[in-house]
Amino acid sequence: MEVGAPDYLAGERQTAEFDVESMKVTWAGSRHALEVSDRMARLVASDPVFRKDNRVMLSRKELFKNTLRKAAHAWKRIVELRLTEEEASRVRFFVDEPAFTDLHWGMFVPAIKGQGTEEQQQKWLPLAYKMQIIGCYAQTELGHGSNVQGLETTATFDPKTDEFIIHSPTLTSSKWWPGGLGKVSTHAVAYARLIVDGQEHGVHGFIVQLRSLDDHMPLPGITVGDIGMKFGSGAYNSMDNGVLRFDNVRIPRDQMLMRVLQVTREGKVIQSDVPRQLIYGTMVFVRQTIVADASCALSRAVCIATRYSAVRRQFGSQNGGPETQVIDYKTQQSRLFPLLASAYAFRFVSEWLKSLYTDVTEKLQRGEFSTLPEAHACTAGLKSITTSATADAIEECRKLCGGHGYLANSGLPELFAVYVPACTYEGDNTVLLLQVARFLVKTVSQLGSGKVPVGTTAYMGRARHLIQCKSNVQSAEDWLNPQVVVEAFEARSLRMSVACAENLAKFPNPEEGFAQLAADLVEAAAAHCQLIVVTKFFEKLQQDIPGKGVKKQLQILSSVYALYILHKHLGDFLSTGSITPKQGALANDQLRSLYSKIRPNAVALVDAFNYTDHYLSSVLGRYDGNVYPTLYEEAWKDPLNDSVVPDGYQEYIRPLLKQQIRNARL
Ligand SMILES: CCCCCCCC/C=C\CCCCCCC/C=C/C(=O)SCCNC(=O)CCNC(=O)[C@H](O)C(C)(C)COP(=O)(O)OP(=O)(O)OC[C@H]1O[C@@H](n2cnc3c(N)ncnc32)[C@H](O)[C@@H]1OP(=O)(O)O
Ligand SMILES: Cc1cc2nc3c(=O)[nH]c(=O)nc-3n(C[C@H](O)[C@H](O)[C@H](O)COP(=O)(O)OP(=O)(O)OC[C@H]3O[C@@H](n4cnc5c(N)ncnc54)[C@H](O)[C@@H]3O)c2cc1C
Repeated sequence: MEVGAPDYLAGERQTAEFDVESMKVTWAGSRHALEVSDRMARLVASDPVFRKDNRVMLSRKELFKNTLRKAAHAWKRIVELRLTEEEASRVRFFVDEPAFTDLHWGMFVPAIKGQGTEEQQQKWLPLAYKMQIIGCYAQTELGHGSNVQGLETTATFDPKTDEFIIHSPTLTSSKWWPGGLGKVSTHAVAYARLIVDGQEHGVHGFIVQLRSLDDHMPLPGITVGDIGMKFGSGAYNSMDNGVLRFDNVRIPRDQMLMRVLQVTREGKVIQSDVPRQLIYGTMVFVRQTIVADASCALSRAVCIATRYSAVRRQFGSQNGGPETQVIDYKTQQSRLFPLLASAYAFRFVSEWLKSLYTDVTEKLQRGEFSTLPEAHACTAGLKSITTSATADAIEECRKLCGGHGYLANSGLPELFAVYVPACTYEGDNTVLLLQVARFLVKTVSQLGSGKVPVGTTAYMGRARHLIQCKSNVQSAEDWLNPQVVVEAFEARSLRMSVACAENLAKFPNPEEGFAQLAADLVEAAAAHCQLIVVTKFFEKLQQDIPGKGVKKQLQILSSVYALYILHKHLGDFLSTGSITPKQGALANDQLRSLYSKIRPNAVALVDAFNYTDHYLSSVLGRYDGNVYPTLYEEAWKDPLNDSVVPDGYQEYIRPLLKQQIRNARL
């Protein structure tokens, strides 16, 4: 905010009962992370190349070119200022525009790191790190996305020339969707069925050069282009999601990523001791980052809706006094505050997931693979529930802002359009929950065998207790006890998984059973993932959290998150007998009282996200709350208002009016 400018939300900030600066540190993860984030936010906001207020007005071509300009400029600044990886990734975050660089750094590089041999990494990574080659992740095809084993592109080994022949045998085998592919990437990690000596060996990744490094023209045998406009006007259209066909394209044998499986010069296929699933490792990495992204997108929407709800007034004027701030309506609070709590919940679960991922990656380096299934289940499940909740929440925030939320300059339509594909990419959310369900059913089926469940399924080891325990909640206050809440969530989750396992056992063919019970399995998986989020929020509170009143606020938010989920899924809790209807009603009583505790802190709680006005790009979410004059000014900047009489008047409006006059005279 400019020095000396009026702060229309000052009153809201004064009622805060905690130290906002300390909360900023907790949200950012550390003082260092906050400092880096703050510095990079300002760097981006002060650079005119990174302006974004005109984004929705640009044509696709202009938007795309502008994105190329921003990406090139960002890279120039990263190199000039010798930014660290952490700083560079914050620059990307604040530039706030999907671009080919996301796939280059986020998937192409990790694919080579995770699936390439040491030699392959040494050859390709330095080129990629300097952006002397630009890569994408070309897995999905026109005919298959979720079913990776169903991909049709082939990679046939030719022992005569020591090459693989990459080929698209059908229309449906055309690569379709990869970001960065359409117009920019020079290389791809392309996934194809490996065929050696007429035998198939599953899907593997191959580094394929697509375009000339001299003139950017597609290489012989490559047909490549953009797949067309996507949802929304600006949004994800800054990305060149592409189509790609291979016509018998030859690549050297050593361009197959060979950490999992090797093909020798003689055409021998050697399986290493690394599990096949590591071929899916890049997706695990990205799913984990997507959970952190969910907390960012959600907190951004909530920040806009909260500030605006404090500015906006409707009804309730007494004796000519001001009307009621809409944030004071209990309905507004019951729609908004759970989303605020969810933003914090997703933030902390993403921190935990990152540490789980780092731990598993270190173990994989040492040849320990036992924790891979859990890492897969956690990343898939949390990616699924956090992105679905966030997409719904952004739309709810738009509605919470009434009519003005529908204006592009509220920032919410664009945020929704750019965010919502997260429910589909990196694995459709339902498909991913079915993966979690497989893991849970497997865990349940092994309970009798003496195998002790660990990690996020450790609670299943107490199945005997959880299957019959009764919640001892007697008052609304009891619901503030984390142990009580966790036990109710554990009982619900375990009972849902056990019920699925019991029903599955009734089918002679387990796969048929899995297909028939899929809807129940998805619900059981979601219940397990919600338990993880609740538990990790409570565990966060066991840590030392400095700053006046900060822990107290987080305690309130953790209870709101848990009781909101309980209220929303009350049917599950009741049908599994995890709680009684009376206890469900007490949880709701507690929730209402918690909303009143959040109310004086609401604006300060969103200030703690430390978002600049540039990043928020929302008139409604401005830090200073100066909404109405800005909305008014912005309206006049619309190109339609460049002229008082619109273009088209002479051709289309005037004749109409004249015709009416003539008709009236008749
Ligand atoms: C300097 C500048 C800095 C700038 C920094 C910028 C940084 C940016 C960083 C990040 C940004 C990233 C941006 C991302 C943008 C998104 C773009 C989108 C990309 C994509 O969408 S890529 C394509 C994604 N596709 C999918 O997700 C497909 C989903 N399908 C699958 O995953 C699988 O096919 C499947 C799991 C659904 C089924 O597979 P399959 O048939 O083989 O498996 P099953 O028979 O069911 O299971 C077999 C067995 O394997 C286990 N399994 C499955 N998956 C995994 C896994 N991933 N890991 C480990 N194990 C796995 C499964 O549980 C089974 O186990 P069991 O046999 O039961 O034990
Ligand atoms: C913006 C965007 C960017 C992308 N970027 C990339 C990229 O960079 N690289 C890349 O390779 N891919 C990319 N993709 C593709 C993406 O990964 C896939 O679209 C995604 O994995 C979903 O697969 P699908 O399209 O085949 O959906 P489908 O599987 O066809 O889903 C259609 C419907 O069928 C349901 N369904 C499918 N299978 C099952 C099942 N077994 N049981 C129950 N229901 C089922 C789904 O729930 C869904 O409702 C991108 C997609 C988008 C939208």
